[in-house]
Amino acid sequence: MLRSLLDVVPVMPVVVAHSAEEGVGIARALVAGGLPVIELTLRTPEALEAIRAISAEVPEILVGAGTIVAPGQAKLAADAGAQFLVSPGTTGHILHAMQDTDLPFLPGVGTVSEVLAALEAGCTELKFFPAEASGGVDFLKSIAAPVPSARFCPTGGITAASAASYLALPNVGCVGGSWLTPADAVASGDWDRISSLASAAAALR
Ligand SMILES: O=C[C@H](O)COP(=O)(O)O
Ligand SMILES: CC(=O)C(=O)O
Repeated sequence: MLRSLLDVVPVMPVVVAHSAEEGVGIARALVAGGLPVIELTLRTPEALEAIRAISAEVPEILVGAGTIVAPGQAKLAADAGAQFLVSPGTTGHILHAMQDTDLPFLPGVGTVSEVLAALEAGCTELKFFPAEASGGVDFLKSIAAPVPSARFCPTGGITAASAASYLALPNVGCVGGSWLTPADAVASGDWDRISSLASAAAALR
């Protein structure tokens, strides 16, 4: 079991894959760049297949499932080989379904009340989404003193340029982002470009 999902890498790559092959190519490029973690979003019909292929063919990466937006997806992702789960928001049913898998997970929150509800449920490591649209660095600074037990992976609108300002906050473990896997680089199989974006991100902390 992982000690903490927030302390593995400074930047959690949030990835959309349109095939198992694409997922495997991206995973290998991220590992080559020094980021051995991938949050494969369940945004495409091929996502579970991609998770299955990555867990079989790229064992050196920690593969998780993102975009858990319905309770049933938690078990499907676990069965496909996901090693952690991430949701953009949290309902009681989604939280229980993620807990039932026994996998580590980051429930999504966007407000102070949602943070408090997650803490009440025993979760101290949270995805803050959509980070920029929900107050960004200022929100996280404001919540640090009144709610010190919550730690975050802010995601949503974060860029290579803004990541460092989030990573400097005491209640941020890592940030999430899709900027490491630009759609045109993925479509053309430009794995070197993805590796060099990953390598710059890995050096952020
Ligand atoms: O968690 C997933 C987000 O949609 C990624 O956000 P981003 O594309 O703004 O980095
Ligand atoms: C937030 C999320 O899970 C997604 O962008 O797919």
